[in-house]
Amino acid sequence: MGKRIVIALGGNALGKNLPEQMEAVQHTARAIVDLIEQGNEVIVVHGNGPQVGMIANAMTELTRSDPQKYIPCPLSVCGAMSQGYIGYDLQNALREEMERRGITRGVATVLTQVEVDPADPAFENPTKPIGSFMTEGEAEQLKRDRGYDFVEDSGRGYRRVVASPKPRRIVELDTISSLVAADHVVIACGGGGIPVLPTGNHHLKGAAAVIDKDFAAELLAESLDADYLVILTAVEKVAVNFGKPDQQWLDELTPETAGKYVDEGQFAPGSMLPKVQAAVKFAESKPGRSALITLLDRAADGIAGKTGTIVRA
Ligand SMILES: Nc1ncnc2c1ncn2[C@@H]1O[C@H](COP(=O)(O)OP(=O)(O)O)[C@@H](O)[C@H]1O
Ligand SMILES: NC(=O)OP(=O)(O)O
Repeated sequence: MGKRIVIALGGNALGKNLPEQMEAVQHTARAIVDLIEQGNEVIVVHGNGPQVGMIANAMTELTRSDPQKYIPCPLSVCGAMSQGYIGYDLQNALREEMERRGITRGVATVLTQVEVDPADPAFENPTKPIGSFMTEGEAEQLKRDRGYDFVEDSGRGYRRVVASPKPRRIVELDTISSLVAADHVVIACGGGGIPVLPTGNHHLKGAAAVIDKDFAAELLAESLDADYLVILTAVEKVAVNFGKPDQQWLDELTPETAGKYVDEGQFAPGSMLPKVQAAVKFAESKPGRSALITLLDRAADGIAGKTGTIVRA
């Protein structure tokens, strides 16, 4: 029987520029439509780390080129722009792939806002890597020039880090729910959602942050009563001692073993840690729910229990 699956798609799997993204989404669409063809209901949440960093950088360069003419663009608006252009490519790739296979389903991107807590301690401690990977020297230069914070990202280079508060409420949840109930393929909470703060008078104020899409996908999966949370990234399995000679790939994780590894610092903050934490939260949220962390190409095999790291209580 088909399952309701929320897929969290890594921003790093979407390519580093527009042509790369165009190609990547075609590949992504084939893997997602395979799951739809097998009778599953699929809701897609995508990342935006590289993309929102690129947009923020471009907007900052514009302002620096002529501060009288171009006023600074808030990070929340950069997030909204990233949802728009990634959704545009993904939506088209999914529509084309479904049409090719004779599947008559609507596909829609919902521009999604996600409420965060203004008192979230994450605002004081930036952990979310965005933008491109740099050398240590380039990062130091930008830190001096612009005051950005940087972190070394899982052995891949240095990246700017921004605040990443936890998602509390998906503002457009009813709209997403209605589209899913009407059998449409929905792309929502892109980039973790546009972070917004309640103001108490109906207005939602954009926050200078990037929400982790794994946590947003988890919240969406719980809210839509999904069976499965599938986190697709650049590794086939979660590892302990990642990148070390005694690295060991894990087929399965329980909340208890995951907790032990988290305490040992096995999972990098801003990359593997949120995935494991989101997977555990979903697996613990209701009996029968499980989460999978694997490579995009292995999604169908992972759901069939053949690969990936499965997280279940
Ligand atoms: N313990 C670990 N096991 C597997 N991968 C890890 C681990 N710790 C860090 N990583 C890194 O985390 C990356 C996934 O995070 P990231 O690239 O930020 O995700 P996303 O796909 O959401 O963009 C992997 O490609 C790997 O380089
Ligand atoms: N917003 C977000 O989590 O993006 P990545 O998946 O690119 O890290």
